[in-house]
Amino acid sequence: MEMIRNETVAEVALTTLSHNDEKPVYNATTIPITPGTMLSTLPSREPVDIEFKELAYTVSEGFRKDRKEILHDIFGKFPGSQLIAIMGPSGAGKSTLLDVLSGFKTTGVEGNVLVNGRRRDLTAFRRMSCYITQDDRLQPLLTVLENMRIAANLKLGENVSYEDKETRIEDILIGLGLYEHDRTLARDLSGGQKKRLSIALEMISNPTIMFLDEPTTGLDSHSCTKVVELLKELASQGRTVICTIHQPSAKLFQEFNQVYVLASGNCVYQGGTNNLVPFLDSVGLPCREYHNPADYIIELACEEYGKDALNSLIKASSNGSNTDWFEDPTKVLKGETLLRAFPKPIRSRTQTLEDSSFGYQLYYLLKRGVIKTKRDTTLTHLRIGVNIFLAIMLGFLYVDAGNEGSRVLDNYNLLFAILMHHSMTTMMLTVLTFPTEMSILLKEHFNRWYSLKAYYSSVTVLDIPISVLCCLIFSVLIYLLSTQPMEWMRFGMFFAISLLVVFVGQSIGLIIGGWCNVVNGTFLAPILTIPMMMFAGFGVTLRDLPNYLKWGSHISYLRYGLEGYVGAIYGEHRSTLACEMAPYCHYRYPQKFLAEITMRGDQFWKDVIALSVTVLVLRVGAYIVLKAKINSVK
Ligand SMILES: Nc1ncnc2c1ncn2[C@@H]1O[C@H](COP(=O)(O)OP(=O)(O)OP(=O)(O)O)[C@@H](O)[C@H]1O
Repeated sequence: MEMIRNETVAEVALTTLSHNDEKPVYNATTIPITPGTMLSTLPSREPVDIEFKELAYTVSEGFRKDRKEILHDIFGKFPGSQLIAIMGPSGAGKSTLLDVLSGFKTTGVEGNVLVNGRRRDLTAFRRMSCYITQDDRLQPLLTVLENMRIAANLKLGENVSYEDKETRIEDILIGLGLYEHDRTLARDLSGGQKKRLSIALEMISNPTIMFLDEPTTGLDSHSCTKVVELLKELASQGRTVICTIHQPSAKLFQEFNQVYVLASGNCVYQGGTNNLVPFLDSVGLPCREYHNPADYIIELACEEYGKDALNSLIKASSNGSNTDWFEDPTKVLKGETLLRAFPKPIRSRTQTLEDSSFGYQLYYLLKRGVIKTKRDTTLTHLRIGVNIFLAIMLGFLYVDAGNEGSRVLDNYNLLFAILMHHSMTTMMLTVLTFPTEMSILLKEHFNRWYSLKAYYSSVTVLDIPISVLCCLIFSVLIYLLSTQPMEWMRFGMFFAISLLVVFVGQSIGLIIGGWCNVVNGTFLAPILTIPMMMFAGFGVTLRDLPNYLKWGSHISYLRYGLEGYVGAIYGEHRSTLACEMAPYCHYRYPQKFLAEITMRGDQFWKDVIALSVTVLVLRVGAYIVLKAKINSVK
């Protein structure tokens, strides 16, 4: 491996970084750095020992249904500096155990998780650990280096200098074999490279404990070996690396120090990988020569050799409390020894999980957002293109409709079509794209990159320029092509209503996209718009709405939008319309038309206020939904 730094640089970086590393409450000590060591700028960690006792996890299977127990009072011990595999057949509870141990899931958990012999303090634990999900939730439109820089700024905060961040990034990229690909967009990386980038992003904060959900899934055997070798190296530097894994090959299996095998939420083996065969011999279930022991234990866990064989494994491992089969059982520290060996961690002064301030987080989230917006062909380029295309199409269809007395009804239809376009285009775009963002948000927020407040503020701010631009292009084109009244004031009113409706549509999209998946969201968004259309006063006038449905018109943002448009085009004492295309113009006098559709035409400010309040309420609602979503996965 190419090493381009010398000891001095590494030590300088170390001094500054160890200052930042005061935050994790478990003391991080440093070891001498020798040039040539992988990730030499990362201060080494004191190994952390994780133990769990009588760990049970239950979920509710829905309204009025019983609770289902997924983990059944299991025990286990994961010593520091070890690469540990959690194995088991599909549905055995591997991911669940990983989620519970990492603190990703906290509801429905019973039992104790101990860190160096002490009960786990979840806030402190999250500061020293990271969780790498099975699907690589990366920012696809950012290059490897951009991804790393944003992560470094968000995770290390303002107290670490630019030079130190760059040194750390370079060191990690070299160590993980990504240095040559630093200018490649994350979406163009191979599966193995994406996995390494996911690991690299979390390595920036130098976690002591790493949880990885199936890091080898979807990779070829060469990439699998590379990733596992990398994890082993990270473990050998003092980290506790715990990952779930499906059936590893015999060669890959040997790379792990320790293995924890689950079967239907029970532990069937815990110990060194080399001790698995002797363990199976001791239970009277010997593994045949040339048979991969990793395959054999999974077969046993799947009950391929009968229920009795499985029960005897659970009994022999005492559901995980038997530590006799560890690589060196004499080195397994008991609770009291651990308590004495590791002094009580210093309590952190702050309760926030993130290492950078709100302003700093917002700045870098905006920076990332700007890069994404510039490169995004759907959210930006396509959105602008659709607005131009639709404006031209509608403009030619309704040419002269704004000025001509005989086409007042056509123009009214056009105004409603514009309203639906502004509302639905932004809403559907958000519904379709936000679920992907949501999965990245869940990962990054859990790994302490930023607070939800900073994220939400960035989403809100970032959408304003592009919404204004699209709305302005559309409004100018349609206004001119359909020959609406050439008065700045009327155009300003028309544009203001359009923009507010765009913001309403986007806010509804955020609520639906934040809570639902793409399929449910695509179904729900148009369905929820139908009542709004019913109450808009378009098909049935507001006067003709039955009394028991009148309330609907007060909550319909489309009603305020339509009323605002009609006010802008036909209200404010508009003069008599031209009548050149027909011998008789029924609506030559705008007042007559307003009376017929039961709109006064002087309600513009009321409509603006109603739409602004709607945007505000929906924005607060979207924030609450995102917060609830984050809490619901716990
Ligand atoms: N919210 C839930 N409601 C009901 N059952 C659940 C829920 N979450 C998990 N389960 C069940 O818990 C069991 C363990 O799930 P888990 O995802 O942990 O398995 P796994 O061993 O990781 O499987 P795989 O290797 O296929 O990913 C499965 O039977 C699953 O159906």
